[in-house]
Amino acid sequence: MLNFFTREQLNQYCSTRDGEQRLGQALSLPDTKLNLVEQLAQSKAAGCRFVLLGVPEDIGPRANLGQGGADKGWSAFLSKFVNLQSNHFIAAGQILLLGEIHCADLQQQATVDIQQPQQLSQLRQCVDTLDNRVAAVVQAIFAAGLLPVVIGGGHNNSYPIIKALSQASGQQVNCANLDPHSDFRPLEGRHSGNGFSYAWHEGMLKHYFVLGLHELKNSAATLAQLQQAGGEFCSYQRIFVRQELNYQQALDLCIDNVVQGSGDIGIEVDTDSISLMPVSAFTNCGISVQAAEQFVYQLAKLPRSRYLHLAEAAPAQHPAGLAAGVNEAGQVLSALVLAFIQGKKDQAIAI
Ligand SMILES: N=CN[C@@H](CCC(=O)O)C(=O)O
Repeated sequence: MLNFFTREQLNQYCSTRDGEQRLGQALSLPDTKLNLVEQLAQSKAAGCRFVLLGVPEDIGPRANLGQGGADKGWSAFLSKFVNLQSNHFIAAGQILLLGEIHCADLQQQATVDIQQPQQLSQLRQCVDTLDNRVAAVVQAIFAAGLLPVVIGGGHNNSYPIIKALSQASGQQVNCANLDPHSDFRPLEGRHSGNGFSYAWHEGMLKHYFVLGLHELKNSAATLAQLQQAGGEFCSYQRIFVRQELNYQQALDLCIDNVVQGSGDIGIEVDTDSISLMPVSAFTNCGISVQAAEQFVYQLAKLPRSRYLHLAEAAPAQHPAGLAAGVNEAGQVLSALVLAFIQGKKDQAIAI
Protein backbone atom coordinates (compact mmCIF):
# COMPACT_ATOMS: atom_id res chain seq x y z
CA MET A 1 0.00 0.00 0.00
CA LEU A 2 3.02 2.22 -0.59
CA ASN A 3 4.09 3.49 -4.00
CA PHE A 4 7.87 3.95 -4.08
CA PHE A 5 8.97 7.19 -5.69
CA THR A 6 10.69 6.64 -9.04
CA ARG A 7 13.36 8.51 -11.00
CA GLU A 8 10.78 9.12 -13.76
CA GLN A 9 8.42 10.82 -11.30
CA LEU A 10 11.25 12.90 -9.91
CA ASN A 11 12.23 14.04 -13.38
CA GLN A 12 8.71 15.42 -13.85
CA TYR A 13 9.21 17.76 -10.87
CA CYS A 14 12.90 18.59 -11.00
CA SER A 15 14.30 21.12 -13.45
CA THR A 16 18.04 21.13 -13.87
CA ARG A 17 20.55 23.82 -14.71
CA ASP A 18 24.20 23.46 -15.68
CA GLY A 19 26.61 24.21 -12.86
CA GLU A 20 23.99 23.69 -10.14
CA GLN A 21 22.82 20.74 -8.15
CA ARG A 22 19.23 20.74 -6.97
CA LEU A 23 17.95 18.84 -3.92
CA GLY A 24 16.11 16.46 -6.24
CA GLN A 25 19.43 15.51 -7.82
CA ALA A 26 21.11 14.90 -4.48
CA LEU A 27 18.58 13.17 -2.24
CA SER A 28 18.09 9.39 -2.18
CA LEU A 29 15.39 7.43 -3.97
CA PRO A 30 14.24 3.91 -3.11
CA ASP A 31 15.48 0.90 -5.00
CA THR A 32 12.34 -0.68 -6.45
CA LYS A 33 13.94 -4.14 -6.19
CA LEU A 34 13.86 -3.95 -2.37
CA ASN A 35 10.87 -4.29 -0.08
CA LEU A 36 10.06 -1.54 2.42
CA VAL A 37 11.92 -3.04 5.37
CA GLU A 38 15.00 -3.81 3.26
CA GLN A 39 14.92 -0.32 1.76
CA LEU A 40 14.72 1.38 5.14
CA ALA A 41 17.53 -0.77 6.56
CA GLN A 42 19.72 0.01 3.56
CA SER A 43 18.97 3.73 3.81
CA LYS A 44 19.76 3.76 7.52
CA ALA A 45 23.07 1.99 6.88
CA ALA A 46 23.87 4.54 4.18
CA GLY A 47 23.47 7.44 6.64
CA CYS A 48 19.90 8.48 5.91
CA ARG A 49 17.93 10.19 8.76
CA PHE A 50 14.78 11.67 7.18
CA VAL A 51 12.11 9.84 5.21
CA LEU A 52 9.67 11.87 3.10
CA LEU A 53 6.26 10.23 2.79
CA GLY A 54 3.22 11.65 1.00
CA VAL A 55 -0.44 10.99 1.71
CA PRO A 56 -2.35 12.23 -1.37
CA GLU A 57 -5.88 12.12 0.04
CA ASP A 58 -8.67 14.46 1.02
CA ILE A 59 -11.20 11.91 2.26
CA GLY A 60 -10.40 12.85 5.88
CA PRO A 61 -11.39 16.53 5.57
CA ARG A 62 -14.44 15.59 3.47
CA ALA A 63 -15.50 12.99 6.05
CA ASN A 64 -15.29 15.91 8.53
CA LEU A 65 -17.77 17.85 6.34
CA GLY A 66 -14.94 20.14 5.22
CA GLN A 67 -13.46 21.26 1.90
CA GLY A 68 -11.48 18.93 -0.35
CA GLY A 69 -8.12 19.49 -2.04
CA ALA A 70 -5.63 18.18 0.53
CA ASP A 71 -4.78 15.35 -1.88
CA LYS A 72 -2.66 17.86 -3.85
CA GLY A 73 -0.51 19.09 -0.94
CA TRP A 74 2.16 16.41 -1.49
CA SER A 75 2.69 17.21 -5.16
CA ALA A 76 2.78 20.95 -4.39
CA PHE A 77 5.52 20.26 -1.84
CA LEU A 78 7.53 18.16 -4.29
CA SER A 79 7.32 20.77 -7.03
CA LYS A 80 9.15 23.26 -4.80
CA PHE A 81 11.31 21.11 -2.53
CA VAL A 82 13.21 19.13 -5.18
CA ASN A 83 14.10 22.37 -6.98
CA LEU A 84 15.78 23.97 -3.98
CA GLN A 85 19.55 24.16 -4.21
CA SER A 86 21.73 21.43 -2.76
CA ASN A 87 24.65 23.05 -0.93
CA HIS A 88 26.58 22.94 2.36
CA PHE A 89 23.55 24.16 4.34
CA ILE A 90 21.81 20.82 3.98
CA ALA A 91 22.94 17.19 3.98
CA ALA A 92 20.76 16.04 1.09
CA GLY A 93 22.17 12.51 1.33
CA GLN A 94 20.36 12.15 4.67
CA ILE A 95 16.98 12.48 2.95
CA LEU A 96 15.12 9.52 1.44
CA LEU A 97 12.24 10.44 -0.86
CA LEU A 98 10.38 7.23 -0.11
CA GLY A 99 7.07 7.68 -1.92
CA GLU A 100 3.38 7.94 -1.19
CA ILE A 101 0.66 5.94 0.50
CA HIS A 102 -1.60 4.35 -2.12
CA CYS A 103 -4.81 6.42 -1.88
CA ALA A 104 -6.20 6.37 -5.43
CA ASP A 105 -8.75 3.61 -4.78
CA LEU A 106 -10.01 5.32 -1.61
CA GLN A 107 -10.20 8.68 -3.37
CA GLN A 108 -12.28 7.03 -6.07
CA GLN A 109 -14.67 5.49 -3.55
CA ALA A 110 -15.06 8.86 -1.89
CA THR A 111 -17.42 10.44 -4.42
CA VAL A 112 -20.37 10.23 -2.03
CA ASP A 113 -23.18 12.51 -0.89
CA ILE A 114 -22.18 13.41 2.66
CA GLN A 115 -25.71 14.62 3.35
CA GLN A 116 -26.75 10.94 3.30
CA PRO A 117 -25.81 9.44 6.70
CA GLN A 118 -25.04 6.04 5.24
CA GLN A 119 -22.71 7.47 2.61
CA LEU A 120 -20.99 9.65 5.17
CA SER A 121 -20.44 6.58 7.27
CA GLN A 122 -18.91 4.81 4.23
CA LEU A 123 -16.55 7.71 3.74
CA ARG A 124 -15.48 7.48 7.39
CA GLN A 125 -14.88 3.75 6.84
CA CYS A 126 -12.52 4.69 4.00
CA VAL A 127 -10.59 6.90 6.43
CA ASP A 128 -10.33 3.90 8.74
CA THR A 129 -8.85 1.85 5.87
CA LEU A 130 -6.41 4.67 5.15
CA ASP A 131 -5.40 4.70 8.85
CA ASN A 132 -4.20 1.10 8.55
CA ARG A 133 -2.14 1.85 5.45
CA VAL A 134 -0.47 4.91 6.96
CA ALA A 135 0.21 3.20 10.31
CA ALA A 136 1.88 0.18 8.68
CA VAL A 137 4.33 2.24 6.61
CA VAL A 138 5.12 4.79 9.32
CA GLN A 139 5.70 2.06 11.89
CA ALA A 140 8.29 0.48 9.59
CA ILE A 141 10.06 3.86 9.35
CA PHE A 142 10.14 4.25 13.14
CA ALA A 143 11.27 0.64 13.55
CA ALA A 144 14.21 1.34 11.24
CA GLY A 145 15.29 4.21 13.51
CA LEU A 146 14.47 6.88 10.93
CA LEU A 147 12.48 10.12 11.22
CA PRO A 148 9.32 10.25 9.09
CA VAL A 149 8.21 13.54 7.55
CA VAL A 150 4.61 12.96 6.52
CA ILE A 151 3.12 15.46 4.10
CA GLY A 152 -0.28 16.00 2.60
CA GLY A 153 -3.75 14.76 3.25
CA GLY A 154 -5.97 15.74 6.14
CA HIS A 155 -5.14 15.97 9.81
CA ASN A 156 -6.87 12.60 10.22
CA ASN A 157 -3.42 11.12 9.57
CA SER A 158 -2.24 12.21 13.02
CA TYR A 159 -4.02 9.16 14.44
CA PRO A 160 -2.19 6.43 12.46
CA ILE A 161 1.15 8.20 12.95
CA ILE A 162 0.68 8.38 16.73
CA LYS A 163 -0.42 4.75 16.69
CA ALA A 164 2.69 3.75 14.74
CA LEU A 165 5.01 5.64 17.10
CA SER A 166 3.30 4.27 20.17
CA GLN A 167 3.63 0.72 18.87
CA ALA A 168 7.23 1.18 17.74
CA SER A 169 8.31 2.79 21.04
CA GLY A 170 6.14 0.66 23.32
CA GLN A 171 4.87 3.72 25.18
CA GLN A 172 2.38 6.55 24.97
CA VAL A 173 3.25 9.46 22.72
CA ASN A 174 3.31 13.18 23.57
CA CYS A 175 2.19 15.61 20.87
CA ALA A 176 2.68 19.30 20.16
CA ASN A 177 0.04 20.47 17.70
CA LEU A 178 0.11 23.89 16.02
CA ASP A 179 -3.53 24.23 15.16
CA PRO A 180 -6.57 26.48 15.61
CA HIS A 181 -8.58 23.28 16.12
CA SER A 182 -7.95 20.74 18.87
CA ASP A 183 -9.09 17.87 16.58
CA PHE A 184 -10.68 16.35 19.66
CA ARG A 185 -14.12 15.91 18.15
CA PRO A 186 -16.34 12.99 19.20
CA LEU A 187 -15.63 9.38 18.22
CA GLU A 188 -18.24 9.37 15.47
CA GLY A 189 -16.25 7.55 12.80
CA ARG A 190 -12.85 8.63 11.56
CA HIS A 191 -12.23 12.02 9.96
CA SER A 192 -9.83 14.96 10.08
CA GLY A 193 -11.37 16.44 13.24
CA ASN A 194 -10.83 13.55 15.64
CA GLY A 195 -7.32 12.17 15.14
CA PHE A 196 -6.23 13.10 18.65
CA SER A 197 -9.44 12.10 20.45
CA TYR A 198 -9.21 8.64 18.88
CA ALA A 199 -5.53 8.36 19.81
CA TRP A 200 -6.28 9.42 23.38
CA HIS A 201 -9.29 7.11 23.67
CA GLU A 202 -7.13 4.18 22.60
CA GLY A 203 -4.52 4.98 25.22
CA MET A 204 -1.79 6.02 22.77
CA LEU A 205 -1.61 9.75 23.55
CA LYS A 206 -0.29 11.10 26.86
CA HIS A 207 0.71 14.79 27.00
CA TYR A 208 -1.06 16.78 24.29
CA PHE A 209 -0.65 20.53 23.78
CA VAL A 210 -2.38 22.67 21.14
CA LEU A 211 -0.59 25.91 20.34
CA GLY A 212 -2.63 28.71 18.76
CA LEU A 213 -6.03 27.11 19.36
CA HIS A 214 -8.79 29.45 18.23
CA GLU A 215 -11.21 29.97 21.10
CA LEU A 216 -14.29 30.04 18.84
CA LYS A 217 -13.35 27.30 16.38
CA ASN A 218 -13.78 24.50 18.91
CA SER A 219 -17.16 23.37 20.19
CA ALA A 220 -17.95 23.41 23.91
CA ALA A 221 -18.21 19.60 23.81
CA THR A 222 -14.81 19.27 22.13
CA LEU A 223 -13.15 21.60 24.64
CA ALA A 224 -14.74 19.67 27.52
CA GLN A 225 -13.47 16.38 26.12
CA LEU A 226 -10.00 17.86 25.63
CA GLN A 227 -9.94 19.05 29.24
CA GLN A 228 -11.16 15.69 30.50
CA ALA A 229 -8.28 14.04 28.65
CA GLY A 230 -5.77 16.35 30.34
CA GLY A 231 -5.01 18.08 27.04
CA GLU A 232 -3.73 21.64 27.31
CA PHE A 233 -3.60 24.62 24.99
CA CYS A 234 -2.51 28.22 24.66
CA SER A 235 -5.02 30.05 22.53
CA TYR A 236 -4.37 32.36 19.60
CA GLN A 237 -6.41 34.99 21.43
CA ARG A 238 -4.22 34.77 24.57
CA ILE A 239 -1.09 35.36 22.51
CA PHE A 240 -2.11 37.76 19.76
CA VAL A 241 -5.29 39.52 20.92
CA ARG A 242 -5.12 39.84 24.71
CA GLN A 243 -1.30 39.64 24.64
CA GLU A 244 -1.15 37.85 27.97
CA LEU A 245 2.14 36.29 26.83
CA ASN A 246 4.28 36.51 23.74
CA TYR A 247 4.67 33.79 21.09
CA GLN A 248 8.01 32.53 22.45
CA GLN A 249 6.57 32.24 25.95
CA ALA A 250 3.63 30.30 24.52
CA LEU A 251 5.99 28.04 22.59
CA ASP A 252 7.96 27.45 25.80
CA LEU A 253 4.73 26.38 27.54
CA CYS A 254 4.12 23.94 24.71
CA ILE A 255 7.66 22.53 24.92
CA ASP A 256 7.50 22.23 28.73
CA ASN A 257 4.27 20.28 28.35
CA VAL A 258 5.42 17.75 25.78
CA VAL A 259 8.82 17.01 27.37
CA GLN A 260 7.04 15.64 30.45
CA GLY A 261 7.53 11.94 31.10
CA SER A 262 9.56 9.75 28.80
CA GLY A 263 7.34 9.34 25.73
CA ASP A 264 8.50 10.15 22.24
CA ILE A 265 7.22 13.47 20.88
CA GLY A 266 5.23 14.11 17.72
CA ILE A 267 5.37 17.45 15.90
CA GLU A 268 2.02 18.16 14.29
CA VAL A 269 1.27 21.18 12.11
CA ASP A 270 -2.16 21.80 10.70
CA THR A 271 -1.21 24.30 8.03
CA ASP A 272 -4.59 25.97 8.51
CA SER A 273 -2.91 27.66 11.48
CA ILE A 274 -1.04 29.85 8.95
CA SER A 275 -2.59 33.06 7.61
CA LEU A 276 -3.56 32.95 3.93
CA MET A 277 -2.30 29.39 3.45
CA PRO A 278 -4.36 27.49 0.88
CA VAL A 279 -5.95 24.83 3.09
CA SER A 280 -9.19 22.99 3.73
CA ALA A 281 -10.19 25.59 6.37
CA PHE A 282 -8.77 28.88 5.01
CA THR A 283 -7.98 31.70 7.47
CA ASN A 284 -6.56 35.20 7.31
CA CYS A 285 -6.51 35.35 11.12
CA GLY A 286 -3.66 32.93 11.67
CA ILE A 287 0.04 32.97 12.46
CA SER A 288 2.94 33.78 10.14
CA VAL A 289 5.04 31.24 8.26
CA GLN A 290 8.02 32.31 10.38
CA ALA A 291 6.13 31.55 13.60
CA ALA A 292 5.25 28.10 12.24
CA GLU A 293 8.90 27.54 11.28
CA GLN A 294 9.95 28.42 14.83
CA PHE A 295 7.44 25.92 16.21
CA VAL A 296 8.88 23.16 14.04
CA TYR A 297 12.52 24.15 14.56
CA GLN A 298 12.38 24.43 18.35
CA LEU A 299 10.47 21.18 18.74
CA ALA A 300 12.77 19.39 16.29
CA LYS A 301 15.72 20.32 18.51
CA LEU A 302 14.28 18.07 21.22
CA PRO A 303 16.02 14.68 21.06
CA ARG A 304 12.75 12.85 21.76
CA SER A 305 10.83 14.44 18.88
CA ARG A 306 10.45 11.66 16.33
CA TYR A 307 8.42 12.92 13.41
CA LEU A 308 6.99 15.91 11.56
CA HIS A 309 3.46 15.82 10.16
CA LEU A 310 2.26 18.61 7.86
CA ALA A 311 -1.47 18.36 7.21
CA GLU A 312 -4.30 20.01 5.32
CA ALA A 313 -2.50 22.01 2.61
CA ALA A 314 -4.97 22.22 -0.28
CA PRO A 315 -3.53 24.26 -3.19
CA ALA A 316 -6.85 24.62 -5.00
CA GLN A 317 -8.26 26.56 -2.04
CA HIS A 318 -6.01 29.55 -2.80
CA PRO A 319 -8.22 32.58 -3.59
CA ALA A 320 -6.15 33.24 -6.73
CA GLY A 321 -6.51 29.66 -8.03
CA LEU A 322 -4.62 26.40 -8.26
CA ALA A 323 -1.30 27.65 -9.68
CA ALA A 324 -0.98 30.28 -6.94
CA GLY A 325 -1.95 27.62 -4.40
CA VAL A 326 0.70 25.18 -5.59
CA ASN A 327 3.32 27.93 -5.41
CA GLU A 328 2.30 29.06 -1.92
CA ALA A 329 1.67 25.61 -0.42
CA GLY A 330 4.84 24.19 -1.98
CA GLN A 331 7.03 26.94 -0.54
CA VAL A 332 5.51 26.87 2.93
CA LEU A 333 5.64 23.07 3.21
CA SER A 334 9.26 23.10 2.01
CA ALA A 335 10.16 25.77 4.57
CA LEU A 336 8.65 23.71 7.38
CA VAL A 337 10.49 20.56 6.29
CA LEU A 338 13.76 22.51 6.19
CA ALA A 339 13.04 23.86 9.70
CA PHE A 340 12.67 20.26 10.91
CA ILE A 341 15.91 19.14 9.27
CA GLN A 342 17.72 22.19 10.65
CA GLY A 343 16.32 21.55 14.14
CA LYS A 344 17.50 17.95 14.10
CA LYS A 345 20.94 19.15 12.97
CA ASP A 346 21.03 21.49 15.98
CA GLN A 347 19.46 18.91 18.31
CA ALA A 348 20.38 19.10 21.99
CA ILE A 349 22.24 16.13 23.48
CA ALA A 350 19.43 15.06 25.87
CA ILE A 351 16.26 16.24 27.62
N1 LIG B 1 -8.36 19.28 11.04
C1 LIG B 1 -9.20 20.18 11.01
N2 LIG B 1 -10.29 20.17 11.75
C2 LIG B 1 -11.27 21.23 11.76
C3 LIG B 1 -11.80 21.53 10.38
C4 LIG B 1 -12.59 22.76 10.31
C5 LIG B 1 -13.12 23.09 8.93
O1 LIG B 1 -12.99 22.28 8.00
O2 LIG B 1 -13.67 24.18 8.80
C6 LIG B 1 -12.39 20.88 12.70
O3 LIG B 1 -12.73 19.70 12.83
O4 LIG B 1 -12.94 21.78 13.31
